[in-house]
Amino acid sequence: MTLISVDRVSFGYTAERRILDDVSFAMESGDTVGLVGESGSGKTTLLRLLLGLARPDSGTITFDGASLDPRNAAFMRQFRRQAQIVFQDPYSSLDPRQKISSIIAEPLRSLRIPGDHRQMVADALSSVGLDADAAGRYPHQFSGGQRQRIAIARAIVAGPRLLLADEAVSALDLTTKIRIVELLASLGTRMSLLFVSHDIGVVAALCRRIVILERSRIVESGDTAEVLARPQHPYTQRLLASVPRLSLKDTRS
Ligand SMILES: Nc1ncnc2c1ncn2[C@@H]1O[C@H](COP(=O)(O)OP(=O)(O)OP(=O)(O)O)[C@@H](O)[C@H]1O
Repeated sequence: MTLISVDRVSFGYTAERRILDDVSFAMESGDTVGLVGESGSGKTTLLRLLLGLARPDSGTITFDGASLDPRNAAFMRQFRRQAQIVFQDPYSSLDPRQKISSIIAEPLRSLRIPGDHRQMVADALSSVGLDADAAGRYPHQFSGGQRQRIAIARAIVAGPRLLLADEAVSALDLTTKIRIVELLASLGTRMSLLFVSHDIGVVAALCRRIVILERSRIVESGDTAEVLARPQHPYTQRLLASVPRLSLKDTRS
């Protein structure tokens, strides 16, 4: 079943410059999709549109068959529960004044989700591999990798169907990066994952499908293994030639 459908979407922050130009792709339920492109190609902008934080100038985005319209408050309330995001920098994305329990429970409060929030936070912590006693501590007491686990716990606590990750492992050292990629891979069995990265190696390790964005346009997409084995577009070929691959199998041993 199609979860997200992006159909001929164009967008610019100003009238003079298009940041996304006639972009189309679809994501099935349960899919792991890597959106790859160089800095400035429009990846974060596309995520902003997918979250309903901005509206396309033309084209449509649908979620679960319904048009994603930021002006439709009732739809957006439902949608926010179903789609959550993890950002790049685990240092700036967590409020240093709040305990971890409060940080992780934030979506439960803001989306007014009923139930035992304490238990939901404990479940989310367990899902990301952190001890329950982390709930009573503050962000500065954790490493970068642990902070990213906390950010992921916050993103999954409300049980989203779609997890968006914007360069979510780029700021981490290699060993930590591999652990977080493994965590995302395990979560990818429970929810759909759209993983935005300039790092084709990480996408190769994590994502079943890949979408390549070059300067506002999608130039290639398909099964990750196939695209990487036989890249058709010169941009994909250049990207592949310049980036070392990260293999989970090689690095686990
Ligand atoms: N709020 C904004 N107003 C005007 N221009 C913007 C705004 N945000 C981004 N841009 C421009 O849009 C283009 C695409 O930016 P975007 O952040 O989507 O790229 P990206 O592929 O995510 O890059 P990176 O990998 O560096 O994060 C860039 O040229 C950027 O300068």
